[in-house]
Amino acid sequence: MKLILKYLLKYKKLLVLNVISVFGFALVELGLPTIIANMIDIGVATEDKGYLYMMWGVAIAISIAGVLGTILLGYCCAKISTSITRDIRNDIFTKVQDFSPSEFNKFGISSLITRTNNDAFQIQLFVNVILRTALLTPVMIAVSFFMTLKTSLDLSLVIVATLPLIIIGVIIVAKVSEPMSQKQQSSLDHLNRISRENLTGIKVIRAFNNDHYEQARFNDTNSEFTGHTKRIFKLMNSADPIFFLVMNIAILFIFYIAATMIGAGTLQVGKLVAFQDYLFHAMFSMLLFCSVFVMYPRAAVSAKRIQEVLNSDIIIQDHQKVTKQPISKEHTLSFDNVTFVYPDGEEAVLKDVSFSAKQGETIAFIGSTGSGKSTLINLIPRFYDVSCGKITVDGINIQDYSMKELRDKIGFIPQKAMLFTGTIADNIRYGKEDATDEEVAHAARIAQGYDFIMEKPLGFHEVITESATNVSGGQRQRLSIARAIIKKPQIYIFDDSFSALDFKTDASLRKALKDETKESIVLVVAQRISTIMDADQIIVLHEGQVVGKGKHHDLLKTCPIYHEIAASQLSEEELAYE
Ligand SMILES: Nc1ncnc2c1ncn2[C@@H]1O[C@H](COP(=O)(O)OP(=O)(O)OP(=O)(O)O)[C@@H](O)[C@H]1O
Repeated sequence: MKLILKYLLKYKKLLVLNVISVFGFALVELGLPTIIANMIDIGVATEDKGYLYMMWGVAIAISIAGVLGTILLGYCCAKISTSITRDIRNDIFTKVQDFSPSEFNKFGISSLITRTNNDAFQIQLFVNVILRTALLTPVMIAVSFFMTLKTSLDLSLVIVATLPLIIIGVIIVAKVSEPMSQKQQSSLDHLNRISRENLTGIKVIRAFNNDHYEQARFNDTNSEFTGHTKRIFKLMNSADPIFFLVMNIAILFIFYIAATMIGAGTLQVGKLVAFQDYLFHAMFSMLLFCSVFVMYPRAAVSAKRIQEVLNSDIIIQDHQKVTKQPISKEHTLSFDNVTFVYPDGEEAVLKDVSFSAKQGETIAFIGSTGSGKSTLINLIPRFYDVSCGKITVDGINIQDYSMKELRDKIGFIPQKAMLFTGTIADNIRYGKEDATDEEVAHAARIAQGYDFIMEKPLGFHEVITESATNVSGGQRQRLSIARAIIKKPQIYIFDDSFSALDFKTDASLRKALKDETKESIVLVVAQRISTIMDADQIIVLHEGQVVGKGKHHDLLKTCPIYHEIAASQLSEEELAYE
């Protein structure tokens, strides 16, 4: 509720308007029965036509005011509830932007999507209902009960007797529905996860002929979700008729007592008509009020799930936002005794890693799979923070830069090339928003992408489809390399980014990059010896430790692991020649 209140208070003016329209609406709805009662008991009884016409005019004016109030109420409810949902979505999105991979792992991508869309929508429905009814119904209930008491104390006692039954019913429904809603939302997360895996992994599923297995998995989860939803609907749908039953029994009692009272001459017909109207408003408002309480547990579960995201601690933070003057004039990068344990891991994945690089140098990392190469380079843009030791850029600890400053210095080309929907030019410009067409073309040329781009019917204006299915793996890699080149970063990080390129393109790309990256530090993770043999320094990793450091020729002689890798890729002659 705190979350909803926090967002509601952002729209104070609309809330005031909402309250005014609620009170206006209540006044109109409850004023009419009194006017009609007076018309019957005074106007009709005394046959006073003038009085009747006057009251008729008042009744019409009040009804028009009621319509205007209802329209205004609808406008305020719609505007506030949709604005709140927009704000919640924006805030979740902004928060998630700062998440490190650990936080993404904690929630899961599918759950984050469900929380942003479905949970926010549940809040929208609830806010719409509370604005419409939670304010209106207590007013209607209070005033109509007051009016019924005023009209007939005896008849009102029947209503008072039914109240505890309704309140107990609402509490039971709320208690039972909360865990149900929790399960429903978790199973929706699960359903989204499976849909996502199915849609993104469709080729693998088909290649392994696992369509039936996936279909069964989806059906099971879908049935589980439907089951939870059905149970909630059943509960909600059976609550209303039971409430109606209780109320109808109360009304029968009221009419029974009223008939006796009219017979005894202690109640006028006009008063009974007004009482009946007030009773209808009181009972109907009571029902609406109950529906707010019945909806509340669902909204509370959604609000809690949203709050979890918004309150989640961000592990990687800007420690210092003040720009420090770099200590060295020449660009440098150094790892000093860096040890790293993943937040959810137990053992160190990197152990006491030290090396340094300076402007113009190319540093390559090689080692068996799982030796920690990607982990090492992921520490530089601070996707994770080191557990021990420090990393410095230009002599300054990377944790002392603002995140923006640090990441502005880096051109990161990930292992799995990621392109966004938009044109090829848009994707390259992702590295430099205001890049000219010449700069885009230059970056594409260096990345060896120009020719294949020009072969596309629309060239640089060719639209990349979702998941970049209209470009090959190697083309995707070249576009993501161009995106980094256009940025002219101080540090290039190639995480196995040449793996999908053929040997010729790989060689041409490295040659073109040499000139382009003269002023930068280039870090290359690679599996191929041919990609890294010209590097100024090759760092050999094994189980998170640096087991060799030097140039290709030296490592062949001094580092058995490097020799083993080289021997598996180069011919006897090549090795002997080296
Ligand atoms: N998010 C994570 N949480 C926990 N452990 C992880 C995580 N990511 C990687 N690891 C573990 O860290 C170790 C190093 O992984 P890393 O991806 O850095 O290796 P790599 O040398 O780049 O491997 P490859 O050449 O196969 O890409 C592996 O044992 C891996 O299982």
